Amino acid sequence: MSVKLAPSILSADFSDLKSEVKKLEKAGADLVHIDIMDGCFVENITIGAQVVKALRRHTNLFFDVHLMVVNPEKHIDKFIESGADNITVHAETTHHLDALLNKIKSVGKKASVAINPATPIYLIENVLEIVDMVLVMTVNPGYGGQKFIPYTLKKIQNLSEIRKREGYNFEIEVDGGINEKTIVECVKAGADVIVAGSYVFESENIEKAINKLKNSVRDLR
Ligand SMILES: O=C(CO)[C@@H](O)[C@H](O)COP(=O)(O)O
Ligand SMILES: [Fe+2]
Repeated sequence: MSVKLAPSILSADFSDLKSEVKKLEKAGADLVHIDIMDGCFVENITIGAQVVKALRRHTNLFFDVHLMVVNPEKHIDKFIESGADNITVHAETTHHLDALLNKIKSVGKKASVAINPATPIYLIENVLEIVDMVLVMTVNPGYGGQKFIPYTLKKIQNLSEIRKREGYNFEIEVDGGINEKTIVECVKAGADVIVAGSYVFESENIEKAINKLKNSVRDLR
């Protein structure tokens, strides 16, 4: 299976998200990555479920919603109703990871777990058999345009080995500091879904940027 590219709208023009999402659809994005930040788990504040719901009316693109909020159980119903296709919750934000993931799955959505760079894999070991995706943060969450943290590659490799050994089906997603060099290292380590924000939206041409990233890993799969 080829690598999937998920541009993050964190680096898009927030005054015109509708057009930005439509541009991504035309440019061949596989998913659109939507960062939800609460100013508490991370410093930044972005958008809520209402904006996701409003965007849903304008595209059929797969909505990959990355929740960076404390107590995600308080907000989960709203995000389920928003039209998200996948909902990712951070292991660091809830005491009830299993219950939350199962709730998301029970309504037919994809359910995924994210871990910060310094969070060890063993913390999510028990949910690996139920998740659709594991999001390995390759920067500290909160902002776009940060530098890739190299030690996270080892975590991607370890997850990939566990997946093979145990016969699990989850995809491995990476998020933060992706460019045409770091994408190669991540895919070689085992990543399947690549989030890229500033690389895509700060380029002169979104379509060319997406193709450049995809082409740089084409022969690796
Ligand atoms: O979740 C986050 C940041 O917390 C990301 O999804 C960013 O949007 C990635 O941005 P770049 O590092 O690709 O610019
Ligand atoms: Fe993200």
